[in-house]
Amino acid sequence: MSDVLTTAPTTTRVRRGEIAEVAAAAPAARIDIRDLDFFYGKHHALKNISLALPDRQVTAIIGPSGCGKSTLLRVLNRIYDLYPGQRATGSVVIDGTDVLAARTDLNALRSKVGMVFQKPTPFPMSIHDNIAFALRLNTDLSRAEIHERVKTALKKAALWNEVKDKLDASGLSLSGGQQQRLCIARTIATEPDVILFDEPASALDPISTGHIEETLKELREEFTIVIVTHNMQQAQRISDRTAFMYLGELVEYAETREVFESPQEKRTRDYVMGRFG
Ligand SMILES: Nc1ncnc2c1ncn2[C@@H]1O[C@H](COP(=O)(O)OP(=O)(O)OP(=O)(O)O)[C@@H](O)[C@H]1O
Repeated sequence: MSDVLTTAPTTTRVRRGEIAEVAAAAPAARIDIRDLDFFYGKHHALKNISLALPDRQVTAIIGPSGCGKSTLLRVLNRIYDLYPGQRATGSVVIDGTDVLAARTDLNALRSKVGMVFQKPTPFPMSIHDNIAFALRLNTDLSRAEIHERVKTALKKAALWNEVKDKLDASGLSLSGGQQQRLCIARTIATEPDVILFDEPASALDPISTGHIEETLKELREEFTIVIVTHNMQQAQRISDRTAFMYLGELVEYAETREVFESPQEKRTRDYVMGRFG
């Protein structure tokens, strides 16, 4: 299955109007979204989205404010389920399981599909415990195993060298960029397959943003990554594929270079050239 995932999606360009047909013909992907509609009460926020997200690649979701980027991300780990009046129809299949099915185990889903938010959200506890906390709660790992897991997660999040001598210091004592990498480490430590990033660098300075982007490039080797970003340069720097959304619809989805250099749809062209947004 992995060779299908790494080859086929790179040759599939999807434009509005062809979405269902192309998606139906496309081979299986790590995340297969079909005919997805989403409602906040009566507000129809996502309209008939079909999208196949490949394994171990970074997919960027771009589009003007309010087009539904964060909503799409929130469907993938069903976090919207926490809020009354929000509902999704269609299917979102990850490794053979339909995320939207009533019987889906939400705890298992959320440990498989991790999420990093726009603002860093460290807990008011030590750097070590920020990561160890969930492991103590949800696993039978020994103290030594937990410490190893903390260390590995901090290394993968490119934070280890900066914090290895102060693991007992408060997570809140770190800079904003370091706090965000701590949150990435916390997500990695639960060993998800997919990591969702909702504008993870928008609250950070350019140097911290650079660190986060480097981290994301490293993580692509191991995880399926979906990132919402307003920053077009960032989407081009870090993503393999880009989905452009507008008013709740998926307008265009292709390799990032194609979306930015030779978009097929006028709205995509206007957006990536900064004519609106
Ligand atoms: N809790 C909510 N209740 C009602 N409508 C909502 C809610 N959250 C979002 N919406 C609406 O759903 C649509 C999509 O919102 P969403 O936050 O997904 O857009 P976005 O593309 O991520 O925007 P931004 O780039 O500004 O973060 C918008 O019209 C928004 O007003």
